[in-house]
Amino acid sequence: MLTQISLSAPNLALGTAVFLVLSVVYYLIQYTRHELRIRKTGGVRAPVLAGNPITGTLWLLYCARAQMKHTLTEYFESMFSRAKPSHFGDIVELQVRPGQRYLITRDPDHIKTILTSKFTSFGKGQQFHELWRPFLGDSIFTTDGSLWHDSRSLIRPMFIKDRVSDLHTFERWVGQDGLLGKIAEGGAGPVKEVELMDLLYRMTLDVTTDFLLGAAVGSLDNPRAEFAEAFNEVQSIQTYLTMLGPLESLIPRRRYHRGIRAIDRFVMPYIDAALALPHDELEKLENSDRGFTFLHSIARYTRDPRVLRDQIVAVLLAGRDTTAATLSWAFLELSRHPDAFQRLRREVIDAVGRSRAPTYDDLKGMVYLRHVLNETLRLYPAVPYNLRTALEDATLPNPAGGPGVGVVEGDTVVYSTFSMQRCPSLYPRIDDRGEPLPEPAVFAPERWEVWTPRAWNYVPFNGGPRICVGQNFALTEMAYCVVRILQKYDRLEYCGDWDAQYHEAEIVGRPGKGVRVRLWEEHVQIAGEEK
Ligand code: HEM
Repeated sequence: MLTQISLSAPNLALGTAVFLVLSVVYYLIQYTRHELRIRKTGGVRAPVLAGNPITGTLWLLYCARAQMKHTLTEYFESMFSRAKPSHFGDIVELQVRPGQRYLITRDPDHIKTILTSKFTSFGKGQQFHELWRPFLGDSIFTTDGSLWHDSRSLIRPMFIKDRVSDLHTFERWVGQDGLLGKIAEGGAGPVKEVELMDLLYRMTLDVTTDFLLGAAVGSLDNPRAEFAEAFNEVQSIQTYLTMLGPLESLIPRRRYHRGIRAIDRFVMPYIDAALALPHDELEKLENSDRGFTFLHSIARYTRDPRVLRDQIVAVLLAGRDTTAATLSWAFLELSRHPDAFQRLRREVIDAVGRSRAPTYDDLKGMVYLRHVLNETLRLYPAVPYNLRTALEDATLPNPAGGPGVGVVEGDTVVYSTFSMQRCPSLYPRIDDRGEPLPEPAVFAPERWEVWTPRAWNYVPFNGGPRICVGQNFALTEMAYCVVRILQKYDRLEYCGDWDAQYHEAEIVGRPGKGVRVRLWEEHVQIAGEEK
């Protein structure tokens, strides 16, 4: 009898109608409460591109599609152009439902606000922490407040100048037995053809694992190493999980968890070995010239294998792809700009000749090299899109004056340094001498001789308390690699199809079509100097 009543058509229709009405009422109440809360911040809404679950979800799906079709850059730009004219700077809003709102910005004042002046109001947030926990646990990368602060204190000592200026690890993996050796295998004669991006990713994996654990994966020799493959796969899946936000549960997790197990299989034996060392042995290692690793450094302060594992994998994630991708873009652009390549090479040869390993001071003294790396990071900041969660109600400033954009606890602020650093409105037309400056979209290291970006218009390493802890390590590693390659090769040519090339944005943005190049070994023999 009961079954008959519940399944009869009129009852079903009535039940559905009641459910829909209640849902709409519930939604309207939530919406109004959220709206009131925004007003209470003293701020207003940014231009709204989507304001309900249907359009909001559609925008998120478009975003996932753009990611798959490698058109995320265009998608991102289109959001700002649709919202114009706006008084709030470059910011738009997508609201899926109250309590699930995305503010998307490329405005320097907003980025500065979330990273510095209102640092404690914005953080990675609980949702990000949970989403990333299987991969990076409670590490520096995923936490806020005291957990983050403790991680930062644990990690920072390994990045002081004295440690970074020891270039032996770089030479081991960049020199003749490493990257240079692999490039040399790219042909029998003086012209070598190689997929440089692939080699750079393998080299930075070896450098970073060596620095962290004292033992490299050996990825230059064995590109198919289980760890390397697992690490790449887990990162890729994690990007989709992050981008899809509320729809992340749609993504299957089997390969993700399998990859994490493979990562642990590689890392844990080193951690167990470090933990087996008595404390005084660790102290002795610290004072010796060699053999003291990042793992030893943090094992002096914690004996918890899980904490060690999480910090190691987080620094590996932060340090490996970022440098490889930046170097890939640098070589791609240098192949497109032979004049810049030749000028850089002259600087390298004048400073260190054709064979001597550069010192830390040599690298820091090469001004044009610094400009090339700055220019690469301006056009291709390694972390092109980033996000913060509002940990409490706040406002983002309005560049035109007047009320700012109200942000409510739980809102996500997505910011793009990639988009900001290319934004024409942030560039003067003329340089400090009154001469025209190159267009912002053009790779021109020379601009750095006559132009200094305004504060917060150029932040590839972020800024504020969470500024990249490995910045100096990264700049030294990249400079070392560029110098070593240019000492040996005097011409560089891209072999790929320029028109097919694109910016592939996962967590880190890299050239989507790789960087297949030809490199010409120099012929000349300079008296008194080895080639
Ligand atoms: C071109 C190279 C690099 C770039 C452009 C870069 C950029 C960044 C950015 C933008 C962040 C902020 C992420 C966030 O808070 O959401 C960051 C954080 C971080 N980076 Fe780098 N990075 C680079 C290389 C490195 C290297 C080589 C290491 C270490 C070996 C490293 C270690 C870290 C760590 C540990 C953090 C987390 C800092 C914190 O949350 O307090 N990075 N990096």
